[in-house]
Amino acid sequence: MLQLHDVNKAYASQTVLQNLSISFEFGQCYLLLGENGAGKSTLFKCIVGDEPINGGSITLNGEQNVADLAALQYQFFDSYTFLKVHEVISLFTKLLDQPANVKELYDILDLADFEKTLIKNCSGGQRKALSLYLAFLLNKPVVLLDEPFADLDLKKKKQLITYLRGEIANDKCLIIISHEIAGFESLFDVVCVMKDGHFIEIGSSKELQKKYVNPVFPGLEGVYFEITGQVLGGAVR
Ligand SMILES: Nc1ncnc2c1ncn2[C@@H]1O[C@H](COP(=O)(O)OP(=O)(O)OP(=O)(O)O)[C@@H](O)[C@H]1O
Repeated sequence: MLQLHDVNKAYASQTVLQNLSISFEFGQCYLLLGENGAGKSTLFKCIVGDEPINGGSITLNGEQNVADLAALQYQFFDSYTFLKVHEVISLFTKLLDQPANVKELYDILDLADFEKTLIKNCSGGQRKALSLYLAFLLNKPVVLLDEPFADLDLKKKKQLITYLRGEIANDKCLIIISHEIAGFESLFDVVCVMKDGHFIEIGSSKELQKKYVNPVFPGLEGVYFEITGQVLGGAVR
């Protein structure tokens, strides 16, 4: 279990995460929702150790070495700009002790079609595909995906959902930030809603859809708007 207890994070004088506590289980997929600037990406960076926390604790099965056991797919991939896609993949594969067998994902994401392209010349969707591939190549039990569906074409989105379901069935813990949720609802076991650096609601998709009974929009989008109170008289505030 990945456990966050009273986590605090500030950038200079700006507090971004406030006394944030939550447990993430293996074999489950979590959807992290919240408005722009709520602190979602910062939370991911703290989990993988890219950003130090200012208080609280982050542990995996009671141990502190979470950064070694979690992989993060960044929202925007802009590293290794003067390498080609296949060179970045070779580099990662050589550096890893036990890279995962991710041939299926390679095919789903059509990486062969642009493997000779320099990263700097890759489209947004191609960069997203590469960053997703690398996140799973790392072979970690916890995988954090920051807007995995944005920029991908419809075929890749559909096939990626099937792939992610397989990873959850293999007992991975997936935590996904996505502003795109319509059509993906069945993937998410638990929904966590953040506001101003802390959780204002956490519950299973089913529980929340029973609890919030006056959605203005269908599915989890309606639940989200009801939780955040951003809908007034049927219109988004
Ligand atoms: N490296 C940084 N230095 C200073 N402030 C930062 C840094 N990274 C993020 N912030 C600030 O922290 C706050 C939370 O940012 P974060 O990227 O975590 O939000 P988010 O919920 O992921 O937003 P979005 O949905 O827009 O991606 C924002 O106000 C942002 O400006």
